[in-house]
Order: sequence, then C-alpha cells, then structure tokens
Amino acid sequence: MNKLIEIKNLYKSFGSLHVLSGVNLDVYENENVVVLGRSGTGKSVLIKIIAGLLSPDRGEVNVFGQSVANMNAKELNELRLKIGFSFQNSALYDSMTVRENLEFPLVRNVKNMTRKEIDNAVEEVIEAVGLKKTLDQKPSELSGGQRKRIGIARTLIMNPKIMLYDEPTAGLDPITCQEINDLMNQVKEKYRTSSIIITHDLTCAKETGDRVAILFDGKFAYQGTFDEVFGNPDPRIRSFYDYNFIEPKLQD
Ligand SMILES: Nc1ncnc2c1ncn2[C@@H]1O[C@H](COP(=O)(O)OP(=O)(O)OP(=O)(O)O)[C@@H](O)[C@H]1O
Repeated sequence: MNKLIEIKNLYKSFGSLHVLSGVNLDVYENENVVVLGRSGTGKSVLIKIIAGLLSPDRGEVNVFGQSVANMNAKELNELRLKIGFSFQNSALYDSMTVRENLEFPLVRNVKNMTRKEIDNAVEEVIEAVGLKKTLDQKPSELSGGQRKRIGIARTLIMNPKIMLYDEPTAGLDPITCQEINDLMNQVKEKYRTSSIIITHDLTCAKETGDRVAILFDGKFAYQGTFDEVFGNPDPRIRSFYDYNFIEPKLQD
C-alpha cells in the first residue's frame, strides 16, 4: 500500500520545552489514523509540521513521497491545497453565508472556474455533509455540529487527498459526535482520503481509527488497532482508558 505520510525520528522543541522526541508514523492510502495523547503532548504541533506550517528541529517528514523540508514556497502552497484542515473552531467566516464560505477556497485558489462549475462543486460537498438547507444561512445561525460539518465541507471542495482533523468532536453532544464520526468515515470512503484524527474522545477513536497511535513523552509508544492498543497492560494506557470510560456507579 502507498504511504502518503512518512515521519521518521522527528524532534521539535520550543526553547527548553521538548515536545516531540523521536516520533515515527506512517499513514497509508485511504486509512484513518487516530492520534491520542494528553493535552500539551504535541499533537497539534505534529500536524502543523506535516503541513509545513512549523519546521522540525530534526527528522524526516515526507508527504506524497516528497520531503516537506526541501519544498520551496510554491511547492508548500501546492501541498497545502492537497491537505484539508478541520480546525477545532471550524474557522468559518461569520460575515459570509454558508455558500460563500464553501466557495471561498475555490474562488481564491482555482482560476477560470465558471459559475456553473462552482455551483456544482458547492452542491456536491453540501450534499456530502447533508446540510443543503443551510446554504443561505450565516455560520452564527448554525449549531456547533452543523458548523463542524460545514468546515469539513469547505475542505472537501478542494478534493484533498489528506485530511487533518483537530479534535473534531470536542464540545459536541454524544449524538452529534456520532454524526461527525460517521461523516469522517463517509469522507474516507467517498473521497478516498487518508486522515490523521486528533482526539481525546475514545469513542471517536474506536469508531473512526483504522489505527490508533498514542503519544507519551514525545513519541508514539503504541500503534495498532484500537483493541490492540487498549489491550496493552501498560498502566499509562489503562489510566487513559479508564479516564474516558467511567463505569457508571450504581446507587446503594
Ligand atoms: N509556536 C509555539 N511556540 C512555543 N510553544 C509552542 C508553540 N506551539 C506549541 N507550543 C507548545 O508545545 C506544546 C504542545 O502543544 P500542542 O498544541 O501540540 O499540544 P496538544 O497535544 O495538541 O494539546 P491539546 O490536546 O491540549 O490541544 C505545548 O506546551 C505548547 O505550549
């Protein structure tokens, strides 16, 4: 299988703060890799390095078979157009309608598209996220879950081959979380994307991750399927799991 992302022995510090200390990770074609780790362990730093938004101190990062460190500004721009970011806050423009938000990446990055082609592209992605009725609304009129879906639709309009989701289910109720998990799985099937999904939500990890990787002390201590990783007796894994799956206490 084709490797879309290959990370070898990656190091990143900020002053005396050692964040990533020997990270290795491969992401293959059409798979979802979930990255878990406590707050501040460097998950967001990792995806920023993959997109060339931050430079590593040491190590190799190859995306689509090309070293990010060796890319010039034009190549980095082209790389970023092939990567869809779904940020925690959805990053929609409040002054624009949903339709205008969706059109924005096309109008800005793709020359010579006709009105009809833009409308068709909007139609396709809004249908993919199931929110056709919201096209003329402003983001402020939508729920958190709807905004998240529109944010994902906006990245899909550029037909990305890689999706980077930063805490896609944070702050959403359990049913909406489930809808977002389903959407991420549908995106993988329909758009044949490879994704890194950063989350603290173990239900999300279990439902969306073909593989799960946990950051401890600046590197991935474990990688594998959800059951493989959480079947490990390492007490750090146990406490991670127990924190997320609190057993209901029965009344006496
Ligand atoms: N540009 C920067 N300059 C200095 N320090 C930074 C910078 N970016 C991140 N850091 C630090 O690196 C560490 C890792 O940050 P990061 O945002 O990757 O954590 P995270 O694992 O994504 O956390 P969370 O789960 O809370 O989102 C933090 O201590 C953060 O303060």
